[in-house]
Amino acid sequence: MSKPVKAAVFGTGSWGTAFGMVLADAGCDVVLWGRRPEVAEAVNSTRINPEYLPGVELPGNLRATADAAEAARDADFTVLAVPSQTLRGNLADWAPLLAPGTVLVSLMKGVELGSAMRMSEVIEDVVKVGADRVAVVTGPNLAREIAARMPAAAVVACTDESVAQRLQTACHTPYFRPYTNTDVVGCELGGAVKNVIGLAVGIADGMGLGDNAKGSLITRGLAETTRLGVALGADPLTFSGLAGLGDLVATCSSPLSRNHTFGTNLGKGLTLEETIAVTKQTAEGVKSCQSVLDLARRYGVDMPLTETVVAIVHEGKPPVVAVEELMSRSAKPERR
Ligand SMILES: NC(=O)c1ccc[n+]([C@@H]2O[C@H](COP(=O)([O-])OP(=O)(O)OC[C@H]3O[C@@H](n4cnc5c(N)ncnc54)[C@H](O)[C@@H]3O)[C@@H](O)[C@H]2O)c1
Ligand SMILES: O=P(O)(O)OC[C@H](O)CO
Repeated sequence: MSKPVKAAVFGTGSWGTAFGMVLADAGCDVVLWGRRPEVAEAVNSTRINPEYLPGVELPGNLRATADAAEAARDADFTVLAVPSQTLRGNLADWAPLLAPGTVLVSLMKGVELGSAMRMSEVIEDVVKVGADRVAVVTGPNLAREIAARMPAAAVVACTDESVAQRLQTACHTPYFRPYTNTDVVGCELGGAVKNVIGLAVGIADGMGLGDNAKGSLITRGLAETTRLGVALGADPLTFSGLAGLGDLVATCSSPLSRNHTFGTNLGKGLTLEETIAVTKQTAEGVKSCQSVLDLARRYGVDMPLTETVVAIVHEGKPPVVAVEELMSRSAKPERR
């Protein structure tokens, strides 16, 4: 009998823990790494991650540790699930510990501030590996629904399709259906920009602007995501797939989305400080809206919704003024 696939998951937050559960349910031996020993201890002794997934019983072939070397040892897949803005620093510590030949898998949906690099680019830069050793998991995957084993599809992307296929097999369960894709650029941008549009839709929902506004924001948000993607060499069809439209619809419809909820609180009139204070988990769009806009400016791409989110979140523009300005932009054809 062949040995079970071994996966190390770095990050015991909501998605790291839930995706660890998916891998374990698919038959992998899973070790979760968390920076706080008490979280690892709680997972091992109670089979529950009380802070991030209370009430979810984790499978017996998943254990946790606060020792990064122990987690990384012999891992076929090294899965990264920390906030996008801390990845570079975290990975610098972990790089010397990684198993030779391991495939690095990004679960993150952000763009690095300053460098405007996608997460797979940060991984290649820090670990000094080629694109064929880096994969991305993305799509409409709200962690709490996956943890409840509710059905969802996802995308596993790698420039090397055979690597994507190995990962697909390693995480395919009766409730989690991964599709492969070789358009890593498009898949990552879909995930990062949907968080920004999720903020915009949340703001509109908080202001009570209705479902026409929501449909309009989702569609125009997808249009600007696609424009950016095409400028960066992505396949435009990726954005009508799970990593684009699929994730955008889930995020913009769900109260489980941290980005959508963050925006809703701002739209209801909470200040940025008050909204940050009530947000317990990572809402990537809050920082990535700035790096996505930087990327758009570098490539000369017009992203009015992203620009508006940056103005509301980081420059204190009142949402009412932002709506007036968006609606009075010069008239243009839908496609150009
Ligand atoms: N939660 C979801 O539904 C979901 C689904 C798909 C993708 N994602 C993406 O996955 C990534 C992780 O999100 P999450 O939901 O697990 O976030 P989370 O806030 O639930 O957990 C983040 C984890 O990172 C740890 N962490 C925070 N700062 C750290 C640091 N400086 N060094 C090391 N660890 C640190 C936290 O302790 C926690 O364990 C994000 O990019 C997010 O966009 C989340
Ligand atoms: O909670 P959010 O807003 O980070 O969204 C979670 C996932 O990305 C949805 O696919």
